[in-house]
Amino acid sequence: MKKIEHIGIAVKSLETSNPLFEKLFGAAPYKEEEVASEGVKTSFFMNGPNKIELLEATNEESPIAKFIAKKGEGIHHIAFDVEDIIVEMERLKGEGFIILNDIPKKGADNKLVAFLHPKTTNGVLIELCQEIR
Ligand SMILES: CC[C@H](C(=O)O)C(=O)SCCNC(=O)CCNC(=O)[C@H](O)C(C)(C)COP(=O)(O)OP(=O)(O)OC[C@H]1O[C@@H](n2cnc3c(N)ncnc32)[C@H](O)[C@@H]1OP(=O)(O)O
Ligand SMILES: [Co+2]
Repeated sequence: MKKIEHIGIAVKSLETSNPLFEKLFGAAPYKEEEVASEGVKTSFFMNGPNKIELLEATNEESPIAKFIAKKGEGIHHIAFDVEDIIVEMERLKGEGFIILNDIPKKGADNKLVAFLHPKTTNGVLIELCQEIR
């Protein structure tokens, strides 16, 4: 894991939050995408080299809906860029981290993704992202 790929922020409504982050970054989202398998729709912003992902739940079962119900809006996860997600998953499993999905899954923004359980990462949900080449 070499660099932060994005920071995920849980929001109740992209319609409300997009304009706020547009003001903050002085730029509109460069992409909006729904990931039905995760029960989310997302907006992506670039702020210099930093990518911010806003996530709104698309159903009540969504991890984002449960997160907001429990903790309110705010930082949801940190995603790291990995060269080879399979190798990294194996390495982290060997180190005792709990990987939430056995095989990488299709994420947003043309990535394969996997998540580490926050109870094994000091309470921070970590996402691994590999560019789909
Ligand atoms: C893939 C599209 C996009 C991308 O970048 O490509 C995304 O990032 S999608 C993001 C949404 N998808 C996910 O988050 C998938 C991984 N998350 C999960 O599998 C669950 O959310 C899980 C397992 C982290 C928690 O689910 P659970 O059903 O167990 O919910 P609980 O409320 O019971 O939580 C258990 C325990 O974990 C704490 N928790 C939950 N979410 C987070 C979080 N984001 N950060 C830190 N801690 C979290 C929660 O507070 C509970 O702790 P406890 O001490 O028991 O209260
Ligand atoms: Co993410």
